[in-house]
Amino acid sequence: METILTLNNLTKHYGKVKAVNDLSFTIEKGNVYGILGPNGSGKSTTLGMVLNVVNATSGNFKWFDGSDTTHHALKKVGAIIERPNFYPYMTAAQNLELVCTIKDVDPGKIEEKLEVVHLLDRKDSKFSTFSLGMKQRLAIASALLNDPEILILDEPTNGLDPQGIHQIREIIKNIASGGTTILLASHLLDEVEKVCSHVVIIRKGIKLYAGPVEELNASHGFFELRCEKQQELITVLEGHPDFTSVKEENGLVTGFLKNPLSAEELNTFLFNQGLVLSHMVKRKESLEEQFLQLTANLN
Ligand SMILES: Nc1ncnc2c1ncn2[C@@H]1O[C@H](COP(=O)(O)OP(=O)(O)OP(=O)(O)O)[C@@H](O)[C@H]1O
Repeated sequence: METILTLNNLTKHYGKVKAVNDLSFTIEKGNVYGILGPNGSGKSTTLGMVLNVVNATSGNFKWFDGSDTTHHALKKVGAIIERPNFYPYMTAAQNLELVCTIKDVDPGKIEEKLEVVHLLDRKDSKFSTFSLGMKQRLAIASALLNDPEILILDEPTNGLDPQGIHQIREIIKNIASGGTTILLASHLLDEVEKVCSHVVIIRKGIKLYAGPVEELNASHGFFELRCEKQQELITVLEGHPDFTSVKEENGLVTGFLKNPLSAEELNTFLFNQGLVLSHMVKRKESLEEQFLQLTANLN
């Protein structure tokens, strides 16, 4: 696996605010990463640090194999971390020509990149006539002009209507399928689930989970149980090696699994302990429930 970016204990404090706290993770080539967290959790600050626009308080990061200076390595990175900023009276193509001049890249790429974001037929339209979604797509085309190894996007669908959101997500997936690594920040679980292969969940600047989206989804689920001998049931479950935690609410006992366990196995086990269930349901958390559970634990 080729490593694109490594963060080591990256930390940013703004006075007393710990915007990013000891954050470490690695980005491997070819994957689509989502940094997922509620508003104010430190996503933009993290992107700002690795893009050299925010100075880290401590910790460090390394682009690629670390042999290049950050300044030089960033030439292989495409990023949109602010609202797209183009000249309204110039056309899409003219705006991209200007970007090519500034970035010193070949203007011969313009049409190809406009095609990627489905704007080729609007290349001679003025930027001022573009919808918000088209402006965002033009920004993506602009970030792609240097054929970056990695594309970084901060909340790429913010403020767009459902159709605009869908278009952007499809474009991101297409770009990824061509081999470009992607790192996007989002507060939308649904977005990360739909677009990303890997996720780093942060809250208050602290990493809660990093790994494949599907592994987060592959929780072994939980049992909802009811029994006359409620307290005994809780004690037995707490001592059972396959459960990670047990809670009780309104007479219903919920046991969360850390290993696979079938309803039959559990029922037999409990029966042998003298516990006869009046209610038993096995459920699997949706990713959303897991996300809420993860982020709620730090309240
Ligand atoms: N320039 C700054 N000066 C002071 N505090 C800041 C600054 N930038 C960010 N913060 C604080 O750092 C914390 C993390 O902010 P950040 O913008 O990185 O979060 P975020 O996850 O990107 O949220 P959002 O999606 O709302 O932008 C917040 O508490 C924020 O108020």
